[in-house]
Amino acid sequence: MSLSREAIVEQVKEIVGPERVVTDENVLKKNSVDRFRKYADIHGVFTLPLPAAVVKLGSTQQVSDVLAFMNQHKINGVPRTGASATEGGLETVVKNSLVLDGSGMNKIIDIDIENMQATAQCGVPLEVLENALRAKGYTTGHSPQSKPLAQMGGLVATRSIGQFSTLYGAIEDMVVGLEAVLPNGTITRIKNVPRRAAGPDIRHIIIGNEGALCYITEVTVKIFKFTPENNLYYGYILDEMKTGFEILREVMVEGYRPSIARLYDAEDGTQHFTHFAEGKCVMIFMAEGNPRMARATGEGIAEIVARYPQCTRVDSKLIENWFNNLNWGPEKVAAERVQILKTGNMGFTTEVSGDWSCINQIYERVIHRIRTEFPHADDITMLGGHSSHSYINGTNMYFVYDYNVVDCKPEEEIDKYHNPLNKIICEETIALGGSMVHHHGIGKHRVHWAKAEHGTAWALLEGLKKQFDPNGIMNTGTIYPIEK
Ligand SMILES: Cc1cc2nc3c(=O)[nH]c(=O)nc-3n(C[C@H](O)[C@H](O)[C@H](O)COP(=O)(O)OP(=O)(O)OC[C@H]3O[C@@H](n4cnc5c(N)ncnc54)[C@H](O)[C@@H]3O)c2cc1C
Repeated sequence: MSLSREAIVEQVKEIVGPERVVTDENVLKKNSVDRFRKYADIHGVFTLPLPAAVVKLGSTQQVSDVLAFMNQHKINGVPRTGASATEGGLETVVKNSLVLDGSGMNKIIDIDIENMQATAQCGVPLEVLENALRAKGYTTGHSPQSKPLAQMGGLVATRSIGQFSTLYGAIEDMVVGLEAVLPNGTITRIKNVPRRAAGPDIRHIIIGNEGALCYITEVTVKIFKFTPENNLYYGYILDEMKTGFEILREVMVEGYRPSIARLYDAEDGTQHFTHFAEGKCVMIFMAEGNPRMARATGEGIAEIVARYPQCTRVDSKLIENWFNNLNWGPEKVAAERVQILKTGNMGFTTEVSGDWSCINQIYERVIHRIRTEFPHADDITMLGGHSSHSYINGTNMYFVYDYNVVDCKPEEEIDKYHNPLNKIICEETIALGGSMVHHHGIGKHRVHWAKAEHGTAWALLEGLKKQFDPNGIMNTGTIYPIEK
């Protein structure tokens, strides 16, 4: 028989100590959602089952003890660190869930300069690790816009990517080794080695699991030299996304590795670069690192763009200034809440990827379908997007949309606006051969297309869930759809 809510709380208090178990209703409400439901949250409306408690975890052993207890009694758990999730991964959709908060596990364990790697517990905010490294002249190379909010466990769990990815790679290229706890309480450690061929790369079972397979407790990432004095900035305006995609492709195919390579369409470009975009698309690059390589990268890019007379260069200073104000900390989140309450105007994003032969079509078809098919298109105040992470074989597209919330209750907003917009983007991207999710994770709202996304490879993902979480206690409804 399943345990009552009261019994769950009492028993978890015995395991970790009462001071680590929070049952305050306001805290539970906040812990039942993430930024996917930010509109309802801002209006104080919480419609999902509230968790039984938030458990403030203090050590790997506590994670193990709590998970073993939950597994024995089939209690659902939602892992959480920085709480900057945007896709519903933190939503507590199962009654009497426990939120497993690892933000208190926040020690930097080691900065190992000789082997160019740093080890941190899951609750270390990326910005804290980054600042500790910069003080010694090094960097993680990882710089998502949420750097001040996101923590190491969540960053690995979501397969996050930073703004300098074209040079340093995404989190999966940075993780050397990990420690994690399996749902039955087993502590597992993947050792730190530069490379090995000892079977499949088991790091990838953990990286990107979104709390649906295991709990990440410790992470070792690569580090790099930090040389901001060598940064070179390039900015251009141009008429068409198609030309921009061609240039991005050429830069990648020629082997250049700028840290930033971005292409904004006219709508998105105008909102970011009002002072010079002139209603056109905007393309920006940053070259960094060793001065010789930075210079060669910058010169190579400038030479490629010069082959396209439709591109006009803008002052580099404009790009540098914009870039230095890009990250989101708690103050921007708070300002956004005030703004949404005041205006009723919401902003959301959906990020996808595709190879070079389909990405422009994905972009055009999505925009066209939203404009012509979405029944509330008149409420949209901005619709556009940008490519911000390029690879030799393709790039991503980050759709951005703002809308006025009209004639609906706060809890109806996602079904009236966000979900139908997501649907068009996911359907169209998958139909054209791309991936419906480039870096935010599947969460609980893109889960409807998870099987279509993976096709016959779904059997592999399904096998992992059966093997590691046979009782289905880990973040139910995330990555894996709830079977009716
Ligand atoms: C303003 C803003 C900008 C953003 N910019 C970027 C960006 O540039 N690039 C990018 O990739 N993302 C970005 N994001 C999304 C978000 O910051 C990332 O997904 C980030 O990796 C989440 O980290 P977190 O610590 O906040 O995790 P959380 O929000 O706490 O959790 C995220 C997911 O991971 C799971 N999880 C958390 N901790 C663990 C753990 N220890 N073990 C197992 N599972 C766990 C959770 O269950 C959840 O499913 C942005 C978000 C915001 C709000």
